[in-house]
Amino acid sequence: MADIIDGKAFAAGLREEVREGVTAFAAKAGRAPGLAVVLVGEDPASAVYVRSKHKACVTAGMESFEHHLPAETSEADLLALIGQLNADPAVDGILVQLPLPKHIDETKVIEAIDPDKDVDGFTTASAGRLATGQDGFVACTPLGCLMLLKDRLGDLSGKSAVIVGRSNIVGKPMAMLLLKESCTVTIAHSRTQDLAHVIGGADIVVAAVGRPEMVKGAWLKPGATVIDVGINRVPAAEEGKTKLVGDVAFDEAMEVAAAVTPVPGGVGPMTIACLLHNTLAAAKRREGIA
Ligand SMILES: NC(=O)C1=CN([C@@H]2O[C@H](COP(=O)(O)OP(=O)(O)OC[C@H]3O[C@@H](n4cnc5c(N)ncnc54)[C@H](OP(=O)(O)O)[C@@H]3O)[C@@H](O)[C@H]2O)C=CC1
Ligand SMILES: Nc1nc(=O)c2c([nH]1)NC[C@@H]1CN(c3ccc(C(=O)N[C@@H](CCC(=O)O)C(=O)O)cc3)C=[N+]21
Repeated sequence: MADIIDGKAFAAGLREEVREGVTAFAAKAGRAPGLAVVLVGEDPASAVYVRSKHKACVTAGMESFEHHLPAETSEADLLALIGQLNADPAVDGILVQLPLPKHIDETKVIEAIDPDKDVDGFTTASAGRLATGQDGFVACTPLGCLMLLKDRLGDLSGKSAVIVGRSNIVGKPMAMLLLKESCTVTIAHSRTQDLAHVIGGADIVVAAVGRPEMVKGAWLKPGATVIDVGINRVPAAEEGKTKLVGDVAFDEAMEVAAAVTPVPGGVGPMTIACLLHNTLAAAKRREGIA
């Protein structure tokens, strides 16, 4: 039986560390770090995430500036708000909750964020810095996955890692991070042939697909470490209820792997803790505090 990697507990520790860092920052800077979260529209899942980000911010002693705009907000108005937040000295980090309504160009909006306030790590500048080994913000979800992997495995050098999924917000930055740690990295996606075989060679599997339980236990190399990024809401056994499952068939994986992250309670809580971590780092950088 594999170990369950307790992302929730690790995230709680990281949040406590950030809280202490916030106290030290406030003593020097005379103000708290500030995170602005922009939500456009009424997507219920997004509203839940934004609420938990707000709560986490306040608990960590940070300022949280919430901007909830109606679904029909124009791209120009959203860009104007980003401009204001870029110029606001009380705002250290800016997060625009994705997805945005269809009439708004997501790329254009993300690119408008000052890279020094890009705590999500989504701008081209941040992605480029990560890819070229320069200092910058790393996207919260892959950063959280890396922390869990290093905590579990220590040195990752020479390990073979397969990432399933190549999105700009999870798969690609995850690949860059693992490459930086000297893993031998393979990125699989919807055109990958014989995914089972590809996964079978991996010491580390990161699943970021968005398909419930698609990675089967039988595909895994015995003793592998499995990080499940997927958040999929599916019907539960009880009539009318739903539950969250990952992209990995958890019970099967537990029979083969050495360690597996659960959903919920794995990567999800790490994403929010890393957002706080990045926001504190942004505030320190802006104030010139080491
Ligand atoms: N825990 C957290 O904090 C977070 C969780 N998530 C979750 O992670 C998952 C992935 O998110 P995201 O990266 O944004 O998703 P995207 O939809 O942007 O990307 C999914 C990727 O999976 C690939 N894919 C789709 N079907 C298959 C298949 N059958 N075999 C192999 N690869 C496949 C796609 O390939 P192709 O490129 O060829 O289309 C694509 O690269 C989702 O469940 C999302 O909810 C996301 C962000 C944060
Ligand atoms: N600009 C932007 N940045 C993001 O980081 C971002 C985004 N947009 N859009 C949506 C995705 C998704 N995401 C999650 C964060 C936390 C959990 C999380 O905490 N999940 C809990 C469960 C929560 C529940 O029960 O619903 C867990 O896995 O234990 C999940 C998913 C951040 N995202």
